[in-house]
Amino acid sequence: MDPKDSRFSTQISHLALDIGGTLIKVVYFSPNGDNCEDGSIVVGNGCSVVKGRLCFAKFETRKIDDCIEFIRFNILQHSGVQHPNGTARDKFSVKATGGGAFKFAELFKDKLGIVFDKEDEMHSLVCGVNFLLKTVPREAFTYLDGQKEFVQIDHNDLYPYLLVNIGSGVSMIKVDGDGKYERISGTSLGGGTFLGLGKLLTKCKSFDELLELSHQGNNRVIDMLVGDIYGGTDYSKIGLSSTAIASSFGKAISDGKELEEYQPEDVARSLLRMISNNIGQIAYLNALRFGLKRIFFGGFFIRGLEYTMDTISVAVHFWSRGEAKAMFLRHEGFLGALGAFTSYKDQSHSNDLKPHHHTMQRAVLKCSGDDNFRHTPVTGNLNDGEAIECSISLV
Ligand SMILES: Nc1ncnc2c1ncn2[C@@H]1O[C@H](COP(=O)(O)OP(=O)(O)O)[C@@H](O)[C@H]1O
Ligand SMILES: CC(C)(COP(=O)(O)O)[C@@H](O)C(=O)NCCC(=O)O
Repeated sequence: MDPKDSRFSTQISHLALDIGGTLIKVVYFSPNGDNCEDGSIVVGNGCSVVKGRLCFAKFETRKIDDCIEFIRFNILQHSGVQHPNGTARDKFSVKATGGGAFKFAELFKDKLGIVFDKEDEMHSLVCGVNFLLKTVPREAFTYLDGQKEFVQIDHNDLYPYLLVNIGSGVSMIKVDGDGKYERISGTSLGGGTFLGLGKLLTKCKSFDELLELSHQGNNRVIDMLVGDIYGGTDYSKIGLSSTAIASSFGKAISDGKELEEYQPEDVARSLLRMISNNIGQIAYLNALRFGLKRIFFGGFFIRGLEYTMDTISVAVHFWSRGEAKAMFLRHEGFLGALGAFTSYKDQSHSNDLKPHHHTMQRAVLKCSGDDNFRHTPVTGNLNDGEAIECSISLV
């Protein structure tokens, strides 16, 4: 994203960052200009409702300066926040989560004069998913055999579930309620592994390029199938069809070929399949440990990609014999940032807050109605620049 894209120049009052190993996710509330002067409507008892949009953006962590410029140019400038000794700076509290909330706290302080209000990463992920499932219609869906189906969320029968967040690494969290969760497992073979190995093996330069390659590839060129080992037949006694992958990248042993002799497309496809399959299987095993039937997958590794979702779904379906269900989330990559954002509401009524500094007060986030997606097509996943219509109650 161009940090100086003026489309985003608007008065921002709430901002949350999730600074991960690979990507920085930004969620901010942009009040509509058509309310009263400060964007808020007073509704009685000193409570005001501010209508606006939740906006999303992401940056590569290695290009953190772009993110800093984005915040400086599009957010601070338009929020009356000055650096370094500006009087309006305390109006602006920035929620931050992910490892980078610790790693880059000084950098943000030095360059922008803003201090992070840190939120725990796992806690934020759980808050983000619960917020989405309870508030945003058509958020969760299944994807199997090319069919996408939105899942109706029953608020009284939401827990327990397993959250699998596929970022650079993978965290698996058993969620039992609001704020009730336990990180039960994880694996270091995640999105970072896919991108890192992909870059080394295919010489591609970006995640999008790697995905594009994988679209065109055929994993069977490199993966050793059950049929390759069993002379073209199934191993039906243990339930393995001849087309099942017996060994990811296994053909490279017997092919006698150098890396350059494989098509990068096929390598990318095998890699994507290997990582997705492995995560699906580990997720299922952890769901089994705790008797969980519902597994929600998030994190930017998924990127709404059909092949990835299909592979994960098939793995969960296959291993659980149809008992467990893999579900995906439209705001997959923004779970932590959204969770940190919703933590504004956890702040207690502070008696010592100065009048009018409403951005520091208790904020209750509501998404308005059933048709609250302004730009997002219901079949697609979230892209930069798309927004959720919502309102914030400040009490
Ligand atoms: N534009 C992108 N650039 C780099 N990686 C991306 C991109 N889009 C998706 N990804 C994938 O998403 C992963 C990061 O997911 P994310 O949930 O943001 O995790 P983290 O918090 O660790 O950065 C990357 O490792 C990569 O596999
Ligand atoms: C350390 C992390 C929580 C950081 O989160 P991320 O930036 O990858 O989203 C994650 O990478 C992780 O859970 N890694 C797996 C470590 C393990 O359980 O083996």
